[in-house]
Amino acid sequence: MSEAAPSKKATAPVLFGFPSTDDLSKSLASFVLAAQDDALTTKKQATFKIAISGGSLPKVLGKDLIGREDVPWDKWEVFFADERVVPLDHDDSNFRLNDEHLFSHVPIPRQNIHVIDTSKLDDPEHVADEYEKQLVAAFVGSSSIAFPRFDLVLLGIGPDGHTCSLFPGHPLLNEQDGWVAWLDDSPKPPATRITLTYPVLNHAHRVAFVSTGEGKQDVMEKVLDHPEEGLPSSRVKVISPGRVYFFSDDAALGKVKYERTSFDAAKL
Ligand SMILES: O=C(O)[C@H](O)[C@@H](O)[C@H](O)[C@H](O)COP(=O)(O)O
Repeated sequence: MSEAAPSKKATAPVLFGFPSTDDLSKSLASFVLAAQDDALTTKKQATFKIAISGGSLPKVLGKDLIGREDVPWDKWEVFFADERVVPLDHDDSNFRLNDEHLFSHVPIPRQNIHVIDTSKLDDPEHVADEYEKQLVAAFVGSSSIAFPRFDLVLLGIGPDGHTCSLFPGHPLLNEQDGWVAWLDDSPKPPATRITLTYPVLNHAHRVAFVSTGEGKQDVMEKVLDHPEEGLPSSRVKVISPGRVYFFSDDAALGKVKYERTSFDAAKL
């Protein structure tokens, strides 16, 4: 795949605020489908490539996407922005969580959902390497690329400001070369995980953070109003013309001064 060289500049994040999680879910579904249309109709790609995290996100995401019959689900190609190194049917699995809230309700072909190789779960480096190979197979065409460009990456924000499995003060925050990294000292259990790296997040066409609830007020204020503090979520700086978006409810934005943009699906 030959890629236009993106400029190194990042554009300011766009903040969408909603009175309730239900309102957020509706607009998030429109946003995801606009990204899908951009990939399939405008860019005429064979698949819409999306990466999804765990946490509270899958439930909010699935709510208004399930039941949509106008979606070409067979053209979705799904990756995990981060995954816990556990069996796929384990309670901690992000695949299992997303399966419960979305995949089991829509006809995405199973082979288009890129799960981790569970044959050597005691070897997270192997799991990360094998996952990176899946990305290479999906993104690398006739010419080499430095980093894959997801059409959309959907992320959550932890109360400590982590995103994906990129935690405050962790050496993985400095990873510049790899596409998929592993860690066995995650402060949020379970300890052993794989994660996309910053260069991969920053090469995406769009990254959207979804963060809801009063418990996120302090971290949202830090991430949006004080990016200079350098929390992991603030360090996602998508290279222009890509962009970072925040989808939050009023409860999470109680202390935030950052300017909101009103959501208009027609202008995405
Ligand atoms: O697998 C994980 O642990 C997640 O991918 C993680 O990065 C999550 O998105 C945040 O911890 C926010 O989680 P909540 O939305 O549940 O607060």
